[in-house]
Amino acid sequence: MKLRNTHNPQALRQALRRKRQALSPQQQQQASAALLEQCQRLASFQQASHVALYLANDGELDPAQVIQHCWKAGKAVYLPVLHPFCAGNLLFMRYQADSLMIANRYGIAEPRLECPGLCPVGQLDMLFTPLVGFNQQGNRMGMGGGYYDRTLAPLKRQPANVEVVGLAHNCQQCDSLPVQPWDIPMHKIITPDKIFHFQSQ
Ligand SMILES: Nc1nc2c(c(=O)[nH]1)N(C=O)[C@@H](CNc1ccc(C(=O)N[C@@H](CCC(=O)O)C(=O)O)cc1)CN2
Ligand SMILES: Nc1ncnc2c1ncn2[C@@H]1O[C@H](COP(=O)(O)OP(=O)(O)OP(=O)(O)O)[C@@H](O)[C@H]1O
Repeated sequence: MKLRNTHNPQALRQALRRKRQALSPQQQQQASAALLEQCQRLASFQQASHVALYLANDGELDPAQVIQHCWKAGKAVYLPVLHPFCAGNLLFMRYQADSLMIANRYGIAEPRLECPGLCPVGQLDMLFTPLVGFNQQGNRMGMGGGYYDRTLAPLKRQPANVEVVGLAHNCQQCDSLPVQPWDIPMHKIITPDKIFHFQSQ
């Protein structure tokens, strides 16, 4: 069922979050496996060597199997880390099986910050973002912190070769998403069932 007439962005965010939180562990597991299959169909993913992902939280589509695949394929995996000085921004820190992890203010595990493991956004080949909702035009609604929008804003002025891909459950598609001027549209959105292609990078 698609959500309609939810004009209040906070109410829409809550409704979309509840939908993904309601998925059973078995549905999450199936979605996670289907996500890996979809990613493997993309030439840009096969060719990528520096890939940013995330650790699933709040019912998000779980990229754990994609992370495992990347490690086996010798790709460097990065996770978002809340910027220690630049409020509202993210850094991308190398993530390995033995990385020392620390919970951030939202309780999401992050690799401990160390200069050598940092990768500037422009040097990533692919950046997969979590999202709460998306529309047919490639706009995303996130958790409401503006972290990805702020961090990706420089790409508007100074385009880089990073492909920005939103990951979502099928039930997170929403026609009536409010689009803000600062929103950064996705190049692609991948759900367990489908890859949406919006723009090449
Ligand atoms: N898995 C994952 N990692 C991520 C993000 C994300 O959306 N998902 N982020 C994407 O930006 C950044 C963190 N942003 C977040 C923003 C809000 C909440 C959150 O749970 N908010 C609570 C209020 C918590 C509080 O203020 O104490 C809520 O809205 O219920 C979580 C992450 C970086 N890492
Ligand atoms: N490029 C930017 N510069 C300054 N402020 C920004 C920028 N992008 C977003 N913001 C601010 O961040 C706040 C949250 O934005 P929004 O609701 O679009 O976040 P979101 O995309 O849902 O969250 P996230 O990106 O963390 O998943 C807004 O109040 C907005 O003013």
